[in-house]
Amino acid sequence: MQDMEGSLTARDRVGIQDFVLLDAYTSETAFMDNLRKRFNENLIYTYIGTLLVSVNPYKELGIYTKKQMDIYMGVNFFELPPHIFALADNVYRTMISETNNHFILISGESGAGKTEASKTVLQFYAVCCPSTRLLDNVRDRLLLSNPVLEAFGNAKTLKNDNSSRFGKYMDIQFDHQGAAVGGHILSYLLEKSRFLSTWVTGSV
Ligand SMILES: Nc1ncnc2c1ncn2[C@@H]1O[C@H](COP(=O)(O)OP(=O)(O)OP(=O)(O)O)[C@@H](O)[C@H]1O
Repeated sequence: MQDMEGSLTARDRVGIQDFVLLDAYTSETAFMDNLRKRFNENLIYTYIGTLLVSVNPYKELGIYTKKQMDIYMGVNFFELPPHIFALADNVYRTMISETNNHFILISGESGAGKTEASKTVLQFYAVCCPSTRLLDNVRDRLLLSNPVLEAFGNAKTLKNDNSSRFGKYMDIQFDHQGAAVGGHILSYLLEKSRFLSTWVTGSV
């Protein structure tokens, strides 16, 4: 009985980890309430089925370590608490077993954490995919191109100190063993006007 009460209290405190299980699943208030409860406990990720909702914590939570990657690697999607590593791992394993293309779409308002999320996914693949000297070269190029792109295409705005002023399409090519053998990063919709005014005024 005590255990039951204890777990009910915990659930009440940290909310539920999948919005699909919310009793009032059509209520925006209930949705926001659940999100707020979790955020207050530093739980920034919540699922809606296989969709991942993320809230920017604007602080280091220590949840992107190698140890965390190991925990999520190869584990079924719903077995562990919601995490971007679970999503990255699930996409990777599905791609290998189905031998077809998969994509991760990241969307949200400015400052939501899209760029950081994309870098976290890249870092996960950098650690989890098979590695050889040649493959490490590809991995390093993908990871290290980000600071260069950000140097030319990012600017400080009212919403985000490091706001991408362009859209980014990243593709990673894997071989049949799941090794990352190549990739492209295409930038588009570069907001040249804002970029230039940043140079002049220092912010947009
Ligand atoms: N998961 C996270 N943990 C801690 N801090 C984060 C996280 N995600 C984002 N941030 C912080 O929020 C800032 C803004 O995030 P980011 O640049 O990824 O937003 P964005 O959605 O790409 O914005 P924009 O559309 O303006 O480019 C980052 O510079 C970082 O300081």
